[in-house]
Amino acid sequence: MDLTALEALVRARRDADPDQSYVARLRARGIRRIAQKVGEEAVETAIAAASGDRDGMVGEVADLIFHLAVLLDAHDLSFSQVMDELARREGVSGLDEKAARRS
Ligand SMILES: N=c1c2ncn([C@@H]3O[C@H](COP(=O)(O)OP(=O)(O)OP(=O)(O)O)[C@@H](O)[C@H]3O)c2ncn1[C@@H]1O[C@H](COP(=O)(O)O)[C@@H](O)[C@H]1O
Repeated sequence: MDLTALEALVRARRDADPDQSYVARLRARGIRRIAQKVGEEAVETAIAAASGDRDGMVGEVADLIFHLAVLLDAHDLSFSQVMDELARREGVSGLDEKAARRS
């Protein structure tokens, strides 16, 4: 599974019956609920990382990426836009970028 396939999967399920589909149910509950789930999965990822739970991290990061896909889809955004933003940043040190923000 790559990010493009994940996006297609989410798009295919978003208008399904909420009784039959987690994606459709989450979508029906609205942006705030989707955003809350992203926050929860991010915290669960951080907890797994902080406790050195490498296997747990794989599952939590999967949950996080899945919920990010639902969140992006709900805003008509795509992972390719995120990747374009990362490409734009390529070659600029994070430390230099941070310093430029201060000046
Ligand atoms: N990759 C996923 C995926 N990852 C996580 N989840 C669901 O995300 C939910 C949230 O996980 P939590 O640990 O927070 O569980 P929870 O406390 O029961 O959740 P809430 O009650 O708080 O919503 C669980 O129900 C997981 O099953 C996923 N649900 C679906 N997919 C993919 O989406 C496809 C379509 O799914 P449906 O829309 O359900 O058909 C599936 O075939 C999968 O490929």
